[in-house]
Amino acid sequence: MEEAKRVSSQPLLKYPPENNRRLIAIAQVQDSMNITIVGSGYVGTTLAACLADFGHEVVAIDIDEDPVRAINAGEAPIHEPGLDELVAEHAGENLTATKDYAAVADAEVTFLALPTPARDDGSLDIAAIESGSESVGEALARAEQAGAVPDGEIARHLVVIKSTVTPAVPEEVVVPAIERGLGRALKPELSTSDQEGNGADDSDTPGQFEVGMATNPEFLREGTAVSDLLNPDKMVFGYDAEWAGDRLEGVFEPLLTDEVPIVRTDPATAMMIKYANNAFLASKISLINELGNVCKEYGIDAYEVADAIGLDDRIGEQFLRSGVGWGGSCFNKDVDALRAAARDRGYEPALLDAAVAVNDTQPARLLALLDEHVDVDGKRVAVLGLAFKPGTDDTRNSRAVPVIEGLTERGADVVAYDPVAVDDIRDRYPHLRFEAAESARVALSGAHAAVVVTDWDEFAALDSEFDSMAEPVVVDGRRVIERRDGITYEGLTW
Ligand SMILES: NC(=O)C1=CN([C@@H]2O[C@H](COP(=O)(O)OP(=O)(O)OC[C@H]3O[C@@H](n4cnc5c(N)ncnc54)[C@H](O)[C@@H]3O)[C@@H](O)[C@H]2O)C=CC1
Ligand SMILES: O=C(O)[C@H]1O[C@H](OP(=O)(O)OP(=O)(O)OC[C@H]2O[C@@H](n3ccc(=O)[nH]c3=O)[C@H](O)[C@@H]2O)[C@H](O)[C@@H](O)[C@@H]1O
Repeated sequence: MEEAKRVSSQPLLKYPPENNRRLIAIAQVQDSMNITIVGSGYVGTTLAACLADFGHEVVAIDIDEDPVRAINAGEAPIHEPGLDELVAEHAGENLTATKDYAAVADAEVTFLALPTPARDDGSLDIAAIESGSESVGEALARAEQAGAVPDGEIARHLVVIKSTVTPAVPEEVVVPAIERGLGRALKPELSTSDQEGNGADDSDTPGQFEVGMATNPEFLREGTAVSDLLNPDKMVFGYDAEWAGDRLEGVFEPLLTDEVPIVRTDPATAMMIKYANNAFLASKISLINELGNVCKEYGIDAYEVADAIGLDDRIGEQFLRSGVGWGGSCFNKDVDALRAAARDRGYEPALLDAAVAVNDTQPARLLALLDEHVDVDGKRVAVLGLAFKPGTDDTRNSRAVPVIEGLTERGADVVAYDPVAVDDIRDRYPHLRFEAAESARVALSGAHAAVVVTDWDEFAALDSEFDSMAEPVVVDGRRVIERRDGITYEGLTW
């Protein structure tokens, strides 16, 4: 019994151990390709740097000058462990950036890593993916007219959708947009053979591009983007033409070891796999949050319960950390897009609706717990953490947003501390009223309460800092602070 108790009282691993995961390519490609990557955000820059590390010649394209300038200066435009090093190593060599889509014509493969945000009704905003696809088609058409493809030949160009798009988008949006740019169908009339560069039936006919479309969803997480990309659980390739599948395998050759399963499927199914993946993970968190809420009502520690159910292989130990809920750029928008896509076809996604409802409720539950201990009206309250999760400066949909809003509604003077995310939250959510503190110690000093929103490791080390609080009430939304004498501690689900 004693032994069992010790095991189950250990906190769950926050995330899988990263220290044995590689941050550089272990192998180089045999045949280097010219690759363009449209969109230099989290996914595009990580992909660009990793593909350059595989030995490909990579050009990153973005409409925004800032990431282009950063990459060309050898700096990562976003904060991701290991990314600065990779960009610094390859920039100016086999990794360059530009605002000019003309680079597409020199490439064998173009990845679209463009944003796919949610519209107000939750459905997918396809504006960037549509205009990016059209720009790719236009660039290929211009190059064709300038004689980029030798007379009588067909040059194959593969457009790969890396962005997360609902299943109908590849065929119903991307293909027509590329065709609009090209001014014709993806496959030219001339193409009579399956052999690239060999499809000519008339050597006087101007050469043309044959454009293929594939999907290759990305499963990386922010904060561990490089290591996730280089250590995938699976690769999903969605394509129709065999040559497209072969080319995708050529791009990712160093990753395709015996340990990495490859799912080869059609473009729509590949994207459904991506949505199902995110919907499952988000719902798993909501389920453990709901179970945690019930645990709390009975004075039971939800983490002890989670540790135990995680021992069942069918459940698995990951994504069972209950608390203030999920944030980030993708779970919200992807679950919303899937709900909207389901409704679009007449299906009511009751379970996905419930997952979102539980997630929306957790910040209010945290504040209700706080209300039980202190009336914060006119009092200083410390918010520890602004990023949607540790290891990133991204505050998109961070649970800090509803928490700060709720505190402000209660009349509290909010003092927030985050090691990296203050600028991001100020830019994205200018309506939030809070004073930024330079350290957790400063935020806690004189505070009548503290709430924990992000599980930064440094918060676990806080100790004497709590002594300077006016009233040492701590409501922990992430199970990161240890209970200790001298503070009134409330865990959200424990
Ligand atoms: N962020 C993440 O962790 C993950 C994101 N995804 C998906 O990948 C896609 C990209 O996401 P992020 O990299 O997070 O986006 P992001 O917002 O970080 O970056 C997108 C980039 O595209 C650029 N852009 C916008 N319109 C453009 C255009 N017409 N031409 C060229 N560049 C243009 C923007 O300036 C920006 O630099 C989304 O569909 C997302 O759902 C998938 C897996 C993980
Ligand atoms: O499509 C995407 O963009 C990505 O979305 C998530 O990645 P990400 O949002 O970067 O971060 P996660 O580590 O999944 O965390 C998401 C949120 O869930 C919360 N979370 C996570 C795990 C957990 O047990 N409990 C919990 O509340 C985190 O605090 C965070 O707010 C997925 O994990 C990736 O596989 C996917 O590629």
